[in-house]
Amino acid sequence: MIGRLNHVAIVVPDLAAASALYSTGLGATVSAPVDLPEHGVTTVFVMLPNTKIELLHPLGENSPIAGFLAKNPAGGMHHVCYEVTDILAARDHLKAQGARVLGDGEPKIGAHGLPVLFLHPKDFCGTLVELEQVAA
Ligand SMILES: CC[C@@H](C(=O)O)C(=O)SCCNC(=O)CCNC(=O)[C@H](O)C(C)(C)COP(=O)(O)OP(=O)(O)OC[C@H]1O[C@@H](n2cnc3c(N)ncnc32)[C@H](O)[C@@H]1OP(=O)(O)O
Ligand SMILES: [Co+2]
Repeated sequence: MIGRLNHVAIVVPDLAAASALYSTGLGATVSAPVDLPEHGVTTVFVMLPNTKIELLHPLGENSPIAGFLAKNPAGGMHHVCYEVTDILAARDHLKAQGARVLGDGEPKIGAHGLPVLFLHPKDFCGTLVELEQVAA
């Protein structure tokens, strides 16, 4: 069911410093920051040959990553995102097996303009999982 690894997300306390670390330090191509108020985050994407790194910083008062940053003030790895070609079929399959889909269970439009869903970390080996629907 899951396809390629779309991105690995890292929550960071300072987006500018993290961007510089990846661009100047590691020599990667790094996007400009983009605010996504519907998700409560600001994102920067680091482009790698085989996947992406999503640098995340909380945005607004009810950010879903605020608690994570409070527990991990230096930042840390937050989620992995796998591609699926039918997100509703994937959701229903996972729910039928007892996995908890976060939020209201309906996909939101994610950072790439495509539908995304999140699965509870306690149901996936302690790792928060994002699914992103891509073209078949
Ligand atoms: C940019 C858009 C989009 C994209 O297109 O890429 C994004 O990536 S948006 C990214 C931000 N959005 C989300 O993360 C949405 C889904 N997340 C959530 O709903 C919450 O973050 C959460 C997963 C329910 C956690 O909520 P929180 O309030 O921080 O913690 P809890 O106390 O409820 O946590 C329960 C339990 O789970 C552990 N935990 C929390 N976060 C993680 C994590 N990222 N990885 C692994 N484990 C995590 C937490 O430590 C608690 O464990 P115990 O202490 O053992 O109970
Ligand atoms: Co993500």
